[in-house]
Amino acid sequence: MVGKVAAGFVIFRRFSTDIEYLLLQTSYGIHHWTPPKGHVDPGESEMETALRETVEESGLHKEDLKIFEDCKKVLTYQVKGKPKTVYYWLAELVNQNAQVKLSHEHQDFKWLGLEDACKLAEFKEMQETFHHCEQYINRVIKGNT
Ligand SMILES: Nc1ncnc2c1ncn2[C@@H]1O[C@H](COP(=O)(O)OP(=O)(O)OP(=O)(O)OP(=O)(O)OC[C@H]2O[C@@H](n3cnc4c(N)ncnc43)[C@H](O)[C@@H]2O)[C@@H](O)[C@H]1O
Repeated sequence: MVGKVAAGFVIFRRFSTDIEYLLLQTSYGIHHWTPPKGHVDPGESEMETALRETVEESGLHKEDLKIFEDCKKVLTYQVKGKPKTVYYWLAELVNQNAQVKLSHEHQDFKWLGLEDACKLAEFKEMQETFHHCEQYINRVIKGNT
């Protein structure tokens, strides 16, 4: 893999019949919004990174989530002229009592429906990822419940 690699989770919660996605706003740079994710450390698998970064950035633990490993998206984009690859898996917040706790890397968070999440996420590949997840939720998860 060339360039930087990062990994994280597109986390959603069910709010009545609605689906809401978690977005975090960075406290640095252009203050952009993304799901929890971060750089893969040496020797780590992408899944290990996704779990570690999610704990660090959102305070949500593996036990709070149900991970859908077969709903995975790989994003590629350029950062300062260098390629970056980001792996996202879909995960549902299943512990209704879990609270989001931000680290110093983020200054705000929001739970948003698909349309508003896409507006805040702003980047085309991230928007496509939310749509991919929404389709999976409607087809596979809601289809089974
Ligand atoms: N400008 C800055 N000033 C100070 N400290 C900084 C900094 N940037 C990073 N850091 C430091 O780096 C650490 C981050 O480490 P990690 O937490 O490990 O890594 P990351 O989530 O991948 O961080 P980053 O914000 O850099 O990545 P993203 O791809 O979203 O974003 C990277 C760029 O790609 C753009 N981008 C994000 N998603 C995109 C997409 N889907 N398509 C195209 N561009 C996208 C973003 O706008 C952004 O410009 C922080 O602790 C912070 O201290």
